[in-house]
Amino acid sequence: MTTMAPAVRFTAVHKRFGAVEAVAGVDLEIARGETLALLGRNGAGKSTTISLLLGLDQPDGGRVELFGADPARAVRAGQVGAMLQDGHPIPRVTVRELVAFVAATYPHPMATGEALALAGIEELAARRVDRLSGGQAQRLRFALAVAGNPWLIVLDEPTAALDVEARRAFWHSMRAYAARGNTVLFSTHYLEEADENADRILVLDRGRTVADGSGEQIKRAVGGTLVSFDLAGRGTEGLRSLPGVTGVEVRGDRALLRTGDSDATVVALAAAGRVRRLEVTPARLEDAFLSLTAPLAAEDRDRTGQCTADVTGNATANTTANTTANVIARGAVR
Ligand SMILES: Nc1ncnc2c1ncn2[C@@H]1O[C@H](COP(=O)(O)OP(=O)(O)OP(=O)(O)O)[C@@H](O)[C@H]1O
Repeated sequence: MTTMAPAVRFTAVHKRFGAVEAVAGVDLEIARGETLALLGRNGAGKSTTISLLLGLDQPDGGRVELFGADPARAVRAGQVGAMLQDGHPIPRVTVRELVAFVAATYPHPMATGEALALAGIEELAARRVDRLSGGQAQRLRFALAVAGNPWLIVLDEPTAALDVEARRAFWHSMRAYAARGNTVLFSTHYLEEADENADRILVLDRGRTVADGSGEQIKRAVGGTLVSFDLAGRGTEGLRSLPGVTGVEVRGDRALLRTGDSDATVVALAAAGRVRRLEVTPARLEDAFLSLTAPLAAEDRDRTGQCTADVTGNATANTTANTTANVIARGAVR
């Protein structure tokens, strides 16, 4: 039944461009009222996922539904608003005129003043759209995305090229819109923004979901804590097999252990007499993200021989399936 359907449902969705599998079997459900961040490196498949979601592109396999129906139907019904990377507002009209014009194309639009207020650009209403700064133009795009009073807005890298102040203002507007019970999907490269502004983060890597959960869950799943101590001239032998440890790195004379069970790791280190200047710190989301999407380190590639070449000619390793299995096994995937 349409009224009970989730805002977004992807079922085994595939999209290929020649040799590139841009979206490689994505399953995804976004509940109504949820704010989801789509996080990934360049080329991870974020924009393709958004195009499929909006019905701008058709999947080669699988099914995409918005509010239980075909995306084109949801878009026609004004249930979806979008802010895409390459939107250029037409020049010579004022901000108010453009928002009013776009709103009038929807069946149940917002009042123009309300859209301007939500985007925080009421004082710019009489300004010509080609006289706006980058940050102001981005907020106008936001006003246009919400002008039709949609249930879902989709924002493709909305804060790219904005300074800190403009970003803060933008997220304030987005949260005000979400607080009305609406659904938001945004893509970003900015990990801290995903953590701060989304209820849930989906990490994409080479078209696949490698993690799906809250910022906290993702940090926990990839070894939520860093334990560091002075090596004091001793080597790293045996550290990798200590309880909880998922990664070992050496910086100068310090060892950094990524661990999913810091208590057990610290007890084992104490038993081995390796506690000089020992520190325990939570992993940052950035660390979690990198460990989910980073290519294998050179030593691992040499050992496994799994190195392949991607379309840009960079050396990458096919670790995605293993990483996904690890995250699922540790309970971060919903
Ligand atoms: N129209 C197209 N024709 C050919 N290849 C494409 C096309 N669109 C996307 N791709 C390829 O599909 C892959 C995923 O691209 P996509 O734009 O979805 O990634 P993204 O995560 O949005 O990247 P970015 O952060 O750089 O915007 C990339 O390898 C890209 O080169």
